[in-house]
Amino acid sequence: MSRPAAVPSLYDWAGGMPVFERLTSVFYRRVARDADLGPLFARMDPDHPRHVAHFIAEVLGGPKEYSRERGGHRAMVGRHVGRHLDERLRRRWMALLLDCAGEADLPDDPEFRSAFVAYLEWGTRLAVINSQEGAPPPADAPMPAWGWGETGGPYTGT
Ligand code: HEM
Repeated sequence: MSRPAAVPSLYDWAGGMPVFERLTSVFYRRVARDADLGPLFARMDPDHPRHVAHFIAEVLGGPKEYSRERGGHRAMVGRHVGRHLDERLRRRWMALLLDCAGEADLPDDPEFRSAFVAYLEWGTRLAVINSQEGAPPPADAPMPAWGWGETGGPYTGT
């Protein structure tokens, strides 16, 4: 498989911050109308969609805005503490976010989507674990950094 000399970050390949902000804006509009997820987010800050966009963008190689403005990974983990998320809610969150990825025009090539889904699968499972009663307090862990993984780089058509 031939690859470009410099492999772009997932963030750059997706199209940068406007794409992630569009994704979470579409997503949380749908969440508000969703019978399962709606009640969980009923009191969310109006800036929540933008904060989540910044978090995901940073993980995928974008600017460190979430770390600068919101306190990084530890702060994000802290926002899930005590929420008692379960597998049913996680699956709904995943399914809805992936529906919205199409609507928000994220790249749909196999390489990008494979890496993107892998991150979401990992991140949502951590969110469930961290939200349980008695979960250890959030550690000062570094921000996750997600790359192309086994696919090694963007779609080249071969
Ligand atoms: C990759 C997966 C996920 C990411 C990247 C993520 C990201 C975030 C971030 C960044 C915040 C804090 C926003 C802020 O700083 O204001 C947050 C809060 C929250 N997340 Fe997640 N999350 C994920 C998965 C989930 C899942 C699966 C659920 C539920 C099914 C969930 C439910 C919530 C709730 C209820 C809050 C608090 C909202 C509020 O302030 O009212 N998250 N999430």
